[in-house]
Amino acid sequence: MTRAIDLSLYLVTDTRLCGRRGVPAVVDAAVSGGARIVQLRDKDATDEEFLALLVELAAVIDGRALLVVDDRLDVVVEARRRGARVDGVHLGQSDASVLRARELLGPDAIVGLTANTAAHLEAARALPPGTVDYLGVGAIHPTTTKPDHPPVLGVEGFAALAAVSPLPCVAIGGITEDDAAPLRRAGAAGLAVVSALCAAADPRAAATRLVRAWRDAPTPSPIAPPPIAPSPIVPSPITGPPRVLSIAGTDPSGGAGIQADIKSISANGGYAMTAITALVAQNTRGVREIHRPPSDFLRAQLDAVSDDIVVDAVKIGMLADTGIIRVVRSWLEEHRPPTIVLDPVMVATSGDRLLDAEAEEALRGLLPLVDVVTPNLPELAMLAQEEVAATWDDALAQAVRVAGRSGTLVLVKGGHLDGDDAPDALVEPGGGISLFPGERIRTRSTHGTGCSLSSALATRRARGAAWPDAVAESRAWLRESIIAGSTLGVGGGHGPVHHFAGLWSRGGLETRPTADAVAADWWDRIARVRAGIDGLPFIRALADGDLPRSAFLFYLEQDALYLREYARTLAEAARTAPTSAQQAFWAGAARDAIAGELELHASWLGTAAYADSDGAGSSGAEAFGAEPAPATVAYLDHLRSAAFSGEHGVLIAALLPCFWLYADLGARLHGGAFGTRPQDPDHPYASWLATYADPGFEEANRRAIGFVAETAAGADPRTRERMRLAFERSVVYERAFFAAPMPNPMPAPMPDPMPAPILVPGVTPAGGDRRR
Ligand SMILES: Nc1ncnc2c1ncn2[C@@H]1O[C@H](COP(=O)(O)OP(=O)(O)OP(=O)(O)O)[C@@H](O)[C@H]1O
Ligand SMILES: Cc1ncc(CO)c(N)n1
Ligand SMILES: [Mg+2]
Repeated sequence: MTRAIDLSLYLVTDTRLCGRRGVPAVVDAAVSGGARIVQLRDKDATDEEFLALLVELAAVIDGRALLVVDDRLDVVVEARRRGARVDGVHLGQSDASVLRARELLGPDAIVGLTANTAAHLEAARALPPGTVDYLGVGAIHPTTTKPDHPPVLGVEGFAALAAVSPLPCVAIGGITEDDAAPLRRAGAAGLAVVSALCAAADPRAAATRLVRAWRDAPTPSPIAPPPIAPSPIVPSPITGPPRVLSIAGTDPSGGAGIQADIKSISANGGYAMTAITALVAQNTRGVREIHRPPSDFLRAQLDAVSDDIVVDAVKIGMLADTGIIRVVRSWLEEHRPPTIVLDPVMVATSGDRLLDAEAEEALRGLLPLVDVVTPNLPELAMLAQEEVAATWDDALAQAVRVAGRSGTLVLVKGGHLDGDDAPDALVEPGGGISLFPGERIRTRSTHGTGCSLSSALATRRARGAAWPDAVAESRAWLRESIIAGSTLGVGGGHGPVHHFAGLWSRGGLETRPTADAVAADWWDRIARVRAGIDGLPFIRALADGDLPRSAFLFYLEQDALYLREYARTLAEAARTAPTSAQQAFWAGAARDAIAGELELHASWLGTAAYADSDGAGSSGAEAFGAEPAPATVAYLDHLRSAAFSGEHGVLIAALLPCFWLYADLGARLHGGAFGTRPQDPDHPYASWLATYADPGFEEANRRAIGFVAETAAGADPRTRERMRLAFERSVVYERAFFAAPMPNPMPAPMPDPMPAPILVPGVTPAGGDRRR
């Protein structure tokens, strides 16, 4: 069994240096600032004085840090007998035997041992496993707090010992912030300090600086020799999950603001806490109202948290106004949490303002206080006091200026860019840039992405990751959450991301979307293609009634050719249908396609084109010898390959657009949505248009959508994805089919055989024609 003891910042008390403030006050402040383990050391106190001080310290620390005692094993036993929480003992080479300490205190206690030489290490190695938890190794520098300190090792001497140590080594002896990086690189499990905290004017701030220096330091290089014996404890930068505080506004619909932060922090391995700056009445469609409680009340919330709990990281979101920014600023200055991420929220995804224009200046003033700021492009422009960057390169240059001026890392977010990429970049004050490229995910589930990213980042960082790693980890998690967002079926606007997508799928908790959600999602995703169809010259002219007869006949010939094969694939869908009801439906549709539609075409093709030439108007589809056009061939090939896939779901998904797009278009054409009156008896194509507006066809469409959406909803995610792609590909072929009779002067490129999986952020569904 391994036990994680957080040795990162180890305070050893010195009663004289603490002075009149008293040891408990200094310990309290240092622990609030991030000290994780405290050793009470006082060589001069009597046992009674020592015991009283120990009991008081245990109460002051109250479980926020570990507490061990230098040397006096009996006092530990006595304090524990009196109910004080004392975690263990630290013994020197000449103190009571560590074996005896382990025996007296039990397997869960912490037993530390001083070891300053290779011989000490050898002796430690000879102990039974589990006797000692860590070694205190020094002196790093000469120090006055221990007059009889051992020879000075320096960082190099320490590194040499740590490399062969069987146990985690805490470095001690005159250590300051500047030693954090070299010692961490040298393999230290933590920094043990005396005067750097006990003699500090502000022990809390000093502790925060030490923690920050430790966390910012690179971890030892992987080529360092591995420990010779497996260590009984895992040194980790912190024990337990980081305690992450979000200071932000609310979103009752649960996808952004505080609510997103809680989910995001939890999903990324942190303990989430919140202080609310504003209550926002909003949902996935927009912001309705903002209520700002008095800023004193924000202060009260912040104090309630920090008076009781060590705050390992802070994420700051919506700040609403100058009064709120002022409160946050003074609280940050007093507490200096070791990790601070600022999401400079100005506007919601919906476009609504969340920050007073006058407060922008105050927000810029926070930059030097935080570690990272995470602007999107408009927010970056506000921070830079420049125009919004037009290109990604301009944005990077702007970020370099902001980072340079403020001394803060800038994570620029490319979520608002046009095009197929959604890159982010981490820009350092010195101008260094880490790029995080990423393909844009085609989805409308982007409500709260910024909130979620910044919370994840604060949490990942507080768990010990270097900043670029924390960004990469947060983005990987966010992308998975964005992709799964549409399965939640939340809201009709920009839906939330699925913060627990990974967790649920690993835990078998994944829920299936409802059939309605699938249908709504698929319909949304084809919005751009639908708008394209509406704008085609063929559709426009058809609506207006001035479609050249030749174009209409071309279309009907192709449609006749198409329908014959479409009927065959419908029959295949009937053959593979899982229920009799579905079998009957698809078989009926196959019959209708052949009988009903071809009859209509026969009459058109017969009376118009062929009646003039050979007078054989009634012979119908058999009579014409049209060749399939490329768009027809491509569409039919797709349907046949869907039929051959052997997956019923994929086949019916491919068949659906021919129902859905026609029913939608038919109803709108017939209803005059294109500004014409096709019911007008003079409209040349009135009877043809009426077919697709037929209530029977609308009912068939409804049932087809229902069967496909239910099949997709019940399928596993991969099958559902294949179904969606088959559906979308058919939609693209529908457009090509409608485009073929009247090619644009600029010929439209043939559709990609496999349209790239989606991606039209910000596309609004055409009109009010959403089906569900
Ligand atoms: N469609 C998308 N595909 C992939 N990643 C995206 C997409 N939209 C946003 N992101 C990512 O989400 C994160 C947030 O970026 P965005 O630019 O949307 O921030 P924001 O505007 O602050 O968000 P919010 O509207 O929630 O405040 C970034 O990592 C960005 O790359
Ligand atoms: C409270 C809040 N913060 C941030 C955002 C950004 O999306 C939002 N919509 N609401
Ligand atoms: Mg944002």
